Amino acid sequence: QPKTTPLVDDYEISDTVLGLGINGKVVQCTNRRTKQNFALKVLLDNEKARREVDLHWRASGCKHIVNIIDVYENTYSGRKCLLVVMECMEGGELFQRIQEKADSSFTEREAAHIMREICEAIYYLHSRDIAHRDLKPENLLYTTKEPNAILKLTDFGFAKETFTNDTLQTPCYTPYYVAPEVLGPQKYDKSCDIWSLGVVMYIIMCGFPPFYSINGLSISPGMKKRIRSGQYDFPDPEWTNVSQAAKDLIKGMLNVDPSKRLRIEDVLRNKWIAQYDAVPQTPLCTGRMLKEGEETWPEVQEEMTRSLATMRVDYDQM
Ligand SMILES: O=C(Nc1cc(-c2cc3c([nH]2)[C@]2(CCCNC2)CNC3=O)ccn1)c1cccc(C(F)(F)F)c1
Repeated sequence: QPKTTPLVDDYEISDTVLGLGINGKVVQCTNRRTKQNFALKVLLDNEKARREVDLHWRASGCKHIVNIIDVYENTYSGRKCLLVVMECMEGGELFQRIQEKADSSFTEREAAHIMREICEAIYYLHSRDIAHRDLKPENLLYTTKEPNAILKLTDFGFAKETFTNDTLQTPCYTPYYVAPEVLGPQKYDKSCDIWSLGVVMYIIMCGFPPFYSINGLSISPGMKKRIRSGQYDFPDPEWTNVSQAAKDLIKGMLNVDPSKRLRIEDVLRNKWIAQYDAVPQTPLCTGRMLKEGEETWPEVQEEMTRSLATMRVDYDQM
């Protein structure tokens, strides 16, 4: 039900570019009547864009997912576009905010609260059979710069529905001769999101990623092998004081076998997440490590983007 009236009648588009998404550019815009700022994502109208907008609309009711305010279908220089008006997240990205705390100590309890917020978003999606499939640091934004800001997930450019046609899945209905692939795509897409949750939690706890290419090449052959074989550890001194509960939760989310990986219900039931306000207030070195690794952060982001792209392809073929 996108609007077909010109967006520019209702909003003034500023030339402030907020970022580039998978399917389109994000700029700031202002409502002409209320003078309120919003974010505008410009998508070329095609099947991919329609899916992104449809799934993002359905997710938009969640407190921890960037809300869609309006969608317009306009034509610019003969090209049909989908224009997505979203609430403007003015607090910037998750890891910029943690890095800005480099001086005052960022504690394990604050890390658990952040993980709880991200898990709420993923639970909202998975319980509606939607997999995000692009959960990574730059898609986690804060509403404001205030202390009580809310963390939200954005960019549904790779999101997809994870149909599990239960009727065929339940043994009593599955005729013994049906091939596994006939049972519809596995729900491994959801386990992409759980792996991402594990990587994001690992970085929140120490300020560097669990997997990285040694020789500075992004996704070196060795790195891919390390990811597939689950080769990572919790090196001292950064991890010395981190609770065993946090380490066990990360292990459960980074399990190399997607069918053995925790599901989002398991993560939300985990004590470290469920009772995050009882987690010890151990100071973490995340802010300082993010600051020290600032200039290599773009490579960390690129490596996560590549790992996700590989995983999406691998899991689609399962
Ligand atoms: O990005 C800002 N507001 C914002 C941004 C988005 C947004 C949507 C998407 C993205 N941002 C990205 C940008 C590139 C990185 N991935 C995410 C690509 N895909 C999207 O779908 C949504 C809502 N409000 C912003 C606004 C004002 C100030 C500030 C800052 F705090 F930085 F000053 C940021």
